[in-house]
Amino acid sequence: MQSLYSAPSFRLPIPILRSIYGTLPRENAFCHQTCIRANLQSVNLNSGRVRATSASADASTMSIEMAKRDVLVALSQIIDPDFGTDIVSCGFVKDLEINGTTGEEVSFRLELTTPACPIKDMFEEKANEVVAALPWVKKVNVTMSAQPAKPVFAGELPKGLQKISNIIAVSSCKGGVGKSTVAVNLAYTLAGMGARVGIFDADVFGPSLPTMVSPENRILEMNPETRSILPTEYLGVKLVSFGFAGQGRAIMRGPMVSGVVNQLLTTAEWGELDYLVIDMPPGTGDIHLTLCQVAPLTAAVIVTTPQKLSFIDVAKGVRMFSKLKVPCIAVVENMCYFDADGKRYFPFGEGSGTQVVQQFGIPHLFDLPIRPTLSASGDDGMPEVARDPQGEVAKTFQDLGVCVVQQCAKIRQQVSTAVSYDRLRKVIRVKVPDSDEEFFLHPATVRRNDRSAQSVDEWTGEQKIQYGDVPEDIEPEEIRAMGNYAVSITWPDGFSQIAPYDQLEMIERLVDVPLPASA
Ligand SMILES: Nc1ncnc2c1ncn2[C@@H]1O[C@H](COP(=O)(O)OP(=O)(O)OP(=O)(O)O)[C@@H](O)[C@H]1O
Repeated sequence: MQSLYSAPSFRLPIPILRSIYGTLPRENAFCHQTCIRANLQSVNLNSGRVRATSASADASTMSIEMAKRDVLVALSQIIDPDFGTDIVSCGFVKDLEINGTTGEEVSFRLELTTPACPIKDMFEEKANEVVAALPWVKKVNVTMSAQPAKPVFAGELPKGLQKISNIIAVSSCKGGVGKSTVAVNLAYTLAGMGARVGIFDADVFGPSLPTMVSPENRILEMNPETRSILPTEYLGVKLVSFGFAGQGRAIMRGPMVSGVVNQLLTTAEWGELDYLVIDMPPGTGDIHLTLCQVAPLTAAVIVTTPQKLSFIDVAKGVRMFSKLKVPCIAVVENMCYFDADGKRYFPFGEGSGTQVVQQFGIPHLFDLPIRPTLSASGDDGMPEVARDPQGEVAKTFQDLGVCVVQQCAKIRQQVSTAVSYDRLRKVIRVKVPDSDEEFFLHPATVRRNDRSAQSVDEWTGEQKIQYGDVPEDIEPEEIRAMGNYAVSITWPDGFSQIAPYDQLEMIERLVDVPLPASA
């Protein structure tokens, strides 16, 4: 028979734990697991003589803490495949409570970072299963919720963008390859997965959105008090396009276009969104730079067609996003093939998408066939994925949607760990994106290199903070990611330094940083 000592302590029912702790002196009511085991053994040995007295308030609190610990241990068996970490470490478990007359009912909430999480049902099912498997548990109440990640450094963003968690650019370098078709269907797929979604049509010369969707209200309204634009809506997705501004197509010069796009995007009252999909205009011009500067793009999806010429253009687009530090997460190769007479035809050749994926290391490739229904649904204002949610095209978009959700979550996590403070070595550790390389910076040097108005006179360039003003042993209190391009470092004096990655790369590095002898 297995001894109590070797039995995992978290397998004990709450009532037993209560009676045990009720008999133990207070200082023995440890909560560390190994200590609990030792206590259980001694109780077991003495079980003939130990009689449960009425449980003290402290002991019963402790039992509840123990029970919670059991539950957390059980839940930590569930791994989030995207983060490679268990759901307890990810911080998903909230409001854990032990109820019921004898403490056999467990309630908790799993709070995910996106309502569109493709595996939320699996999480719910597994959580129920592992907690119900605890021998003392009679009832499990799991509720699911989502608390989308707050946009990093929301306060620095234009007001209209402050509550948007992820911004996805759908881009192509050539016109007419199906970029708007992909942007619109991707947006409605994400909405179908439970996310709050908006579409921004950034093409003022040839806006496609008004043709591809049919909202009742086809003119954007202005909130007279806040002077902000109210997006129109169709099937639950918020929409802003110059085509809904009552102006038709624009005849404008470059700088005017950037201004209009900037204003439309940032003054729209988007409200809380999980994903804003931006249908970029074709090419790699000024407008792209404006958009990337104004909006912290989380990721880009590139749309192309199989021709060789498209490949050359796509390469330009990938390079542009790479310079702007926006990760390209997927390539959609549109109009790949069509099926007729039981055969598959590839009218534009094959392999261009695969080449993009291989050459630029973009991890995901999605093929879309030529489909008359896709064209027809684009023309009559009902996205194909909404019209035929079970169809083949919708399945491909579902895969793309899952990819976007997972990659965005990963990107946010990577960004937040790209720059961190190593307390043991007392150095700022910077990981170089897309490589295993990392380097170390001396915190005081980072602080001394601040280029903000607090440290350097904007007009004269004169240094306001002197070398000696920064203590040699200064340590950052917090480092947080700011979009994809910078981190915000909070120092003990309350100063918040914004350090772009480019700037960090230029700062003198520490070499041969040893670990302290005690570590
Ligand atoms: N896979 C497809 N099968 C059939 N028709 C398609 C497919 N993809 C796109 N189309 C059609 O091709 C036309 C161009 O598509 P779309 O407007 O999405 O391209 P675009 O790249 O956004 O163009 P622009 O650069 O003009 O904005 C549309 O009529 C659309 O319905």
